[in-house]
Amino acid sequence: MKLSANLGFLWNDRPLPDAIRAAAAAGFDAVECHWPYDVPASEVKSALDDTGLRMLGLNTRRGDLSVPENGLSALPGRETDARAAIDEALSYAQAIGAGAVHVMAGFASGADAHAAFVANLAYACDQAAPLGVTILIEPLNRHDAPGYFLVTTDQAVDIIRRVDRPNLKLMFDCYHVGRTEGDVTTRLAALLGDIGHIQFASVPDRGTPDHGELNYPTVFAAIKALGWDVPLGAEYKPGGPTDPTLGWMAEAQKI
Ligand SMILES: O=C(O)[C@@H](O)C(=O)CO
Ligand SMILES: [Mg+2]
Repeated sequence: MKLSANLGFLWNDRPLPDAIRAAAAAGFDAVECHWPYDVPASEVKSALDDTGLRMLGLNTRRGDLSVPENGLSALPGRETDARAAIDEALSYAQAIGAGAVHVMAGFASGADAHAAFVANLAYACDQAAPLGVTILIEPLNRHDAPGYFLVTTDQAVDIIRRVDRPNLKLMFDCYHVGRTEGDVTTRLAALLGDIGHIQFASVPDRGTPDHGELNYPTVFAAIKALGWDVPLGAEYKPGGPTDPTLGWMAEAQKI
């Protein structure tokens, strides 16, 4: 399998351009990140150009972390802020050639939140389409993000149907699905047409993929058998320096 280093967690002890270079040196095929906004896009672009890696995706800003907020797009009454965050993410994505923006929903519930999320996602998709950018939504597990609006893949697919835009896709994070829903390989196969990106980490501790409840060599082989060839996002917490945690890569790359 091809692999993408999620620099929100891997090498997050160094500036993003240095993390991109570290990912290239370690043999990753691509990178992805969470919130790159403190780093000028030109510096990220230089590192991507130097290494030949593509930034697959980035997230919209979460909002006010002191509240805390975890995204704005499902917050009724916050449409102006949500759309500013979407515009900012799309502009940054365009500047660095990133292919996707994960629009974060936020802590919310109920019909008004659903309506706000659908409307803001339609806006995001319509702004992103001329740029060739995919919009992603990602269910987060209720243990790590209690109160987050988007929890299950069924909920995500329902929203994707309602928004009804070809560039809206599901970010299938095997870690979150493993913690909330289980049945990971069956769900991957069933949802394949709606999936825009796949991420992984051990369940339940979000560490390296060579331990835990999910057998990742089996999961990766199942993903390969589905014909998926986009780099898979390694989004695990290394718990210290990243390089010593990469022992799982060689086997994954052989699949
Ligand atoms: O799984 C995650 O936490 C990330 O993919 C993300 O984008 C939200 O923080
Ligand atoms: Mg994820």
